[in-house]
Amino acid sequence: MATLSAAAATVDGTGSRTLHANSPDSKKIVGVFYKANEYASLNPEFVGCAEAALGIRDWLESKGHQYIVTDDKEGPNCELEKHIHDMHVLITTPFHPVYVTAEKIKKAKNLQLLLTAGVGSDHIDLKAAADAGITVVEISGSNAVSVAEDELMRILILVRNFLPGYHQVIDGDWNVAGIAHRAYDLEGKTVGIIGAGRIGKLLLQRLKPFNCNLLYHDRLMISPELEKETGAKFEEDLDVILPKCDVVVINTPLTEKTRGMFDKERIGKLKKGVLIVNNARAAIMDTQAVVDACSSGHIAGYSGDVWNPQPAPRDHPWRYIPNHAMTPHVSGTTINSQANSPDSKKIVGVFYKANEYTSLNPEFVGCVEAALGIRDWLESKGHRYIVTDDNCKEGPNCQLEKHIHDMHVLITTPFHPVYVTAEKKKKAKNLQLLLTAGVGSDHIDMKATADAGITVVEISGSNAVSVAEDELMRILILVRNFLPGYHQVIDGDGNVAGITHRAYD
Ligand SMILES: NC(=O)c1ccc[n+]([C@@H]2O[C@H](COP(=O)([O-])OP(=O)(O)OC[C@H]3O[C@@H](n4cnc5c(N)ncnc54)[C@H](O)[C@@H]3O)[C@@H](O)[C@H]2O)c1
Repeated sequence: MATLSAAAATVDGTGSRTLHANSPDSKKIVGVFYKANEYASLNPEFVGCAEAALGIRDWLESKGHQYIVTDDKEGPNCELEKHIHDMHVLITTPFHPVYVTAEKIKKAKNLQLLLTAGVGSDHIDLKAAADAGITVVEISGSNAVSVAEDELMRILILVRNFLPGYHQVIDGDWNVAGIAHRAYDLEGKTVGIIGAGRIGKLLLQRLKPFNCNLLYHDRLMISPELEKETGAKFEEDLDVILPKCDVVVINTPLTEKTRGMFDKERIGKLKKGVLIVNNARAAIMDTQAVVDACSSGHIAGYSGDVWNPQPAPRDHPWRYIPNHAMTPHVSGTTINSQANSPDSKKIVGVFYKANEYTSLNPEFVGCVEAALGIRDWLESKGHRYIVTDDNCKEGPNCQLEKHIHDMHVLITTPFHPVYVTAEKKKKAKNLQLLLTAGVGSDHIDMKATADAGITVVEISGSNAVSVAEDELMRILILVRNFLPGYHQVIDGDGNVAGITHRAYD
């Protein structure tokens, strides 16, 4: 589960996200994206820039929200600073990140939701956000394919020594030896993946046909099926895996554990002449240790798209290291990843049936008949939305069972829960997102879903007021001994002492 803070929820790449559906009032939403300038109009699908504003302006405004978009995020007079005091939602990306410090969070008195339109929320002070009760969301898996493909490309660029040949062409030169003296095949090389999550697993699958020796290190082992499919071998100890690798690819998040994980000492444990690909986060590396190891040749090539800080200043030392194949932060922002999986998803919702109560209140949306009130919206996005109350408690022929094998998203509630067991998860081969329309996801086998890389989301805080009010009512009912009096009324009795002998303030 990709939960990021105490109050966090995560959505997957379907675009199916609910922004406080229980708060009908208008929100001020600020989006901070890079400016595309002359590139903005070249492709209608290019929505990840300030000009196209993620393509959600019409939708947000139709819901009555105010949507302010800018690229201007630095300094005391920047555009972001003008809105920080009263914004409710901040949407930012790792490609042009707002560094959401504790100081910024303190100023943002109305902030409820920090949404990362991408993966990796290390630009946010998660502790400060959690302490302030702010939900932090990222779009897990939205760009995993984009990054895995990009990493495969970078491995080949380094191993085959592509860039010197390209520069020869640009410069009018021709010198095959200048390239070939350090160009290799990938076949037979040992490639170590550090962090085999969504991206790491896809990379292992993509590397399989190259006949490499594949190793991986993670806190968790991948499934035996995937180990068998890819031939990848697990190594528990980072310091044992590193000296074995000709190529190291880093795919862990930046956390307090991984910050500076590749310092001088650890880089010293790498094989001499190792090639490194890092699209994860730059601060996982010690910047100067990378410069030194590249300069000495201990690292023979370094490629990645992540920098510390971003945008990288003109004098960032990694711009000048030998044999680098660096780019700006682009791998996870292809047109495909910006659309967050444009392909249609099969979404199954399981809610209780309301029968004769359905039509009594148009705001009563939590039942099968009203289907959370999101059918039109989901279908307008091209998704298929199947809703049932038949949730498999009653055996193998239930409605849910008919869709379990190819559904992408399962929406359920704690009020009529689907018990998502390891067995169900195994059948649900396409499942990407388990959305609890409420709070409390204990009906889900978290370990099995985490192992399968399925995102689990709940709408934190959506019913906190409802539950707190209900609890207050129950306290009063008990303390004041309400129910015996009520029953006397129903039963035609009248006996004050029968109530008051145990009624208190
Ligand atoms: N360059 C880009 O455009 C881009 C795009 C997407 C993601 N990313 C980066 O890649 C990271 C990974 O993305 P993902 O979608 O694969 O995430 P993920 O959560 O699916 O996988 C991360 C994996 O790292 C492992 N891990 C965490 N801490 C570890 C530690 N201390 N030691 C060993 N393993 C550890 C986890 O167990 C998990 O398997 C993101 O956090 C983000 O920083 C970069």
